[in-house]
Amino acid sequence: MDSSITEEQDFLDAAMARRDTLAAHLRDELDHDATDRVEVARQRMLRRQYEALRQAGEGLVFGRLDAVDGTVRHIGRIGLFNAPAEGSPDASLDASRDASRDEDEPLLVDWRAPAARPFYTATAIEPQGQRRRRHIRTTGSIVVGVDDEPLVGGGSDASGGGDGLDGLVGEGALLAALDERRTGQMTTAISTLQHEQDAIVRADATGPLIVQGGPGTGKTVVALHRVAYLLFTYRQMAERAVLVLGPSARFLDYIARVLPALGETAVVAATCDTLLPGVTVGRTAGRAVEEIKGRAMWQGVLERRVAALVPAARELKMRWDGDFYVIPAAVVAQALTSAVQGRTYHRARAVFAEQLHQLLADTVAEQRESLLDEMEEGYEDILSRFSVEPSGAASRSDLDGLLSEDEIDELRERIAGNATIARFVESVWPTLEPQTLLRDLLHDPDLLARLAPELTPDEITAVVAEPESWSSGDIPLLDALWELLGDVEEPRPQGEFTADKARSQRGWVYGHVVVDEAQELSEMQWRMVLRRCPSRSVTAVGDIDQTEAAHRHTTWSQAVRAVLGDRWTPAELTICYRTPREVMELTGPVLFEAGSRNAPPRAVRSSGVLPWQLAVTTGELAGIAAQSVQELQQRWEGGTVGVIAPGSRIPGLRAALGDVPLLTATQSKGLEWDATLLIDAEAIAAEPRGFNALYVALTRCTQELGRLTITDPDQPPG
Ligand SMILES: Nc1ncnc2c1ncn2[C@@H]1O[C@H](COP(=O)(O)OP(=O)(O)OP(=O)(O)O)[C@@H](O)[C@H]1O
Repeated sequence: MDSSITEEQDFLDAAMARRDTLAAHLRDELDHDATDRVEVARQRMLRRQYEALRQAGEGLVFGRLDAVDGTVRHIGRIGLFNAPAEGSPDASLDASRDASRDEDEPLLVDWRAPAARPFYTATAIEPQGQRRRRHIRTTGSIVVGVDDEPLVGGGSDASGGGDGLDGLVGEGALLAALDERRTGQMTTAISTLQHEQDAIVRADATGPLIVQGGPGTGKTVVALHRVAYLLFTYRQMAERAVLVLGPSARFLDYIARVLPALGETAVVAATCDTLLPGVTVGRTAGRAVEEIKGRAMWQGVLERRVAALVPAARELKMRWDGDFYVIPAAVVAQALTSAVQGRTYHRARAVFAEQLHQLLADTVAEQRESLLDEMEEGYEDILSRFSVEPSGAASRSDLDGLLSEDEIDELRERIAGNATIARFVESVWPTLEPQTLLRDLLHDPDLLARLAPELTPDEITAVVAEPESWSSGDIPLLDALWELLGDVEEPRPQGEFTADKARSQRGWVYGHVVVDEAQELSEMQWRMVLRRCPSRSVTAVGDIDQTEAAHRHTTWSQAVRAVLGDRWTPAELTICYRTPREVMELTGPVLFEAGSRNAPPRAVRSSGVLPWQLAVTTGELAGIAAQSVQELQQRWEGGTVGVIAPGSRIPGLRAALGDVPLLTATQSKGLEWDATLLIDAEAIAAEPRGFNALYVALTRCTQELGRLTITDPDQPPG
């Protein structure tokens, strides 16, 4: 056996043994019941570490850096120390974060640690003090191969990529990974992340970062590895969790295993449609209405709507203990003004209610005082008629009718707890339900015309004509209303883990938000994203040329101007890892037709299989599609085949294709298969933004693309 394989096998055995010892130790610790909050917090941390160890079985060690000064560092999925510091198991993990400590060199450096960085970025031109990079290929606990790249002394494949692509890192390992059969689930790429990807993974997270990249350039890979990097580097982020927004439930399912495999659990995955607990999207609206509802101007419309619902100042007559008390309009006006100051509708209402309780208590006390004054005057009058001096014993205070401050406080509390008073406050300033409020607004043409002068009469008619159930475009409007109204009561997060709490609470503020396929977001959806991360620690990845959504943005500046202005940082990915060169060659004209003046990304590899095309009649389509899929499945045995077709043809194909994924171009966003069968590309291109959709459809395969064109497109689909 190759001596370097033997050497790495020995190392892997030692790392596995260390991992097992630590995992056993942590399991023992976790068996103890936590008795106080400190212990609960510690147990939570240990559980996280245990999970990370448990998940790190596959690919525990994948790389090695040999420095010019003779230092050898192994790079792995997690960091491990040689021995627990002072018997503390938790000091053994994450140790790689300060791997530069001389006295305690880690056994294994976590891929996210600064010490691991040259593994992703060192080149023969900039070796960063490294002599050699080694990729270690493993299957389970067995080392099956190593790929060495000398970084000094020439001969490196790190500086000269395959087929004219410069700057590839670990080309052999990369190409092997890219050529693997697809399973329908995305996997991690920690051992083969490329230089431009690594730069984005580790970029500063203090403001919005928008990553443009063509199909297959690893945007999703980068976004997910960035989450793992940020959670590792900024531990406090885990306390607030990270939100990952994807385009569809199918996509979230496709990426579901990546973050757990990287040991990260403080993550909530959602689509814009599922962000509001308890609200579901029940239908698909037309493009025109979706475009209207996505416009940033709705924020102002909703703000005006809510502001108009704050009651006007008027005199209030309240009944307490059988008597009526009057709060003058001017006093009510003052209370309203101070309540509203920068508060949400319901918060302002709560403050106003408190003020009203106090005002009533004070008025009751005052009236009582003036009653006593009157009684006292009457009493003095009687005494004077009898020529008797009022004695100290008969003074007003001795009548004991005045309320002390404590008694006024107690009275206020009784008023605050009184159901009749609560009903009175509700009649003056009602609590509101966002869903009812939005429905009423969207179905009232006069109100819309008044509050949304930006809309044309035709646009108002289109909005009003929509059914009552919610579509995607309604969710950000509801979210905005929810924010403006605020909660009636303080929400209580549900669940033990941060991610569960975050998921259950609409107003949860995340430590970071990642948006995939961000080009699809409307301006109102962007607002919904930023509401969840006011610090604007956001990473958005997308391809403006794949945009299919109803909005009309064709550049990132246009897409985010209304919500981010120019306060965002652009980044770019330029190399296509998924789609082979033979297929990418078809995409240039499609991209041009889509209105883009960008070139498609450069494919990193060729599959050696030319795309093919077959012309069929509508009558033949289902049968030939089924046969083609079967052939592709045989050719790419152990892998996956997907079929993309226009929506109108899907019902007719479903029965013939059985369990094979059969999707529209939009539904296929972000997904990939070894082979794709693309049906009726012309019909896809004929839809609004159809060439963008076709661009998506063409770029889903990692190996082979087959196309069925229809010779009699006027025939109704079978
Ligand atoms: N550095 C890498 N190492 C190994 N595989 C990679 C790497 N970068 C990307 N890939 C693979 O390339 C394919 C495309 O990656 P990904 O889905 O992240 O691209 P994308 O830019 O999001 O594509 P699209 O916009 O078309 O959905 C995936 O199979 C992914 O695993």
